[in-house]
Amino acid sequence: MPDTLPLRLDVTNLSRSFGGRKVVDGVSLSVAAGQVTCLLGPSGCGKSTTLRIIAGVDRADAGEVRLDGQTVAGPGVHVPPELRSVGLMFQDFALFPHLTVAENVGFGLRLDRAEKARRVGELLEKVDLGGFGPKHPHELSGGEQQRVALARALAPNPRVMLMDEPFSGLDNRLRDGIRDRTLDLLKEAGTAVLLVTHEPDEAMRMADEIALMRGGRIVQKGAPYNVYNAPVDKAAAAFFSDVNVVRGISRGALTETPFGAFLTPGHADGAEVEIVIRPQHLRIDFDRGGRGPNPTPEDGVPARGTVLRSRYLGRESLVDFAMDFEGAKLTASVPGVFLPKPGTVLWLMIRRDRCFVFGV
Ligand SMILES: Nc1ncnc2c1ncn2[C@@H]1O[C@H](COP(=O)(O)OP(=O)(O)OP(=O)(O)O)[C@@H](O)[C@H]1O
Repeated sequence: MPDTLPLRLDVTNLSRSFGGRKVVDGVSLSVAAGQVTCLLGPSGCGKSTTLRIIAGVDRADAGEVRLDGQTVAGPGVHVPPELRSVGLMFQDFALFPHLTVAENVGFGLRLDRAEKARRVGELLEKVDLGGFGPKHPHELSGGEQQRVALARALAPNPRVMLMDEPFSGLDNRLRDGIRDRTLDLLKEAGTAVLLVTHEPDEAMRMADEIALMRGGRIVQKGAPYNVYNAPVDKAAAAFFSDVNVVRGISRGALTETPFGAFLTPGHADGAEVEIVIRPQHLRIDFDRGGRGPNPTPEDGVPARGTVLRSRYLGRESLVDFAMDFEGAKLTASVPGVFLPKPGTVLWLMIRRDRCFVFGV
């Protein structure tokens, strides 16, 4: 994150327990102006509770929340939610049904009539709903309602926007377009955004920084590229895609496997390690009459497998293999259409530069 951008949201060491169970456990994060941080993790890991504490609708047992440098929650401090001037957007964004679109967007604005009408008109144009002002929410599609909610959240020009699964009520076809439009508008306004999601694709698409959460803690923070390509552990790798695992024993910083030797520095002699590889980084080659391929050193040693099942998923094909060694099962994905018949014998190689090694 560039140092020059002012920090809008700064959270240190937040903790919260319910019934003796810590659901938020020492969470720290910060978001600068114009940046999007995605709090990503499985259901129940404490994302929403973190967001609710920052919004001020719940209180932490410990820790501090600062907005634009001002402490709004901390020891002896609790600024009520309505005075925190943060924008909020939740999955059930609940527009007021009896108010028009324009009245919904202008609801919280303390401006004179003409100024309010101008601001509402400008926001509706921005979310591509110019002319929708007199309509009522029930006359709008889900996607249009979502954009009204976005305009309403943006109306007071909040410096920080907190969003909890704001796109999950939309059907897939609409979702990508609305996500991109929302991102453009928030960036344009220089808003600092903390977005909660359980969908890795959404986080990869929206985030400048991903904070991966598990069991109440942030286990990894970084740019999407780094979190995807340098996961801290097997569970972090597996949160983003299916993974294949090959086990071995590290000896002299090397682990021998049916795919050849892997460098495993930092693992004790005799320690069990897991070599973790995403399906798209397994290389498939043909049998060539039983002779197998002739791989580069980066590809390691080829291992033979028999196709169990092939599936076409649109953008890619998934091929499941039963390997000749130890009855292991591995899955490879290939771009486009590749559907070898069950029983076909092929060779697999593991790209050395794309695998992750973890202690067991
Ligand atoms: N008010 C509450 N009282 C008791 N337990 C709660 C309360 N709020 C949340 N919890 C529990 O805390 C844990 C974390 O909940 P939270 O809603 O923060 O998770 P989440 O990561 O946002 O999950 P989801 O994506 O399913 O909303 C859950 O086990 C939940 O049941």
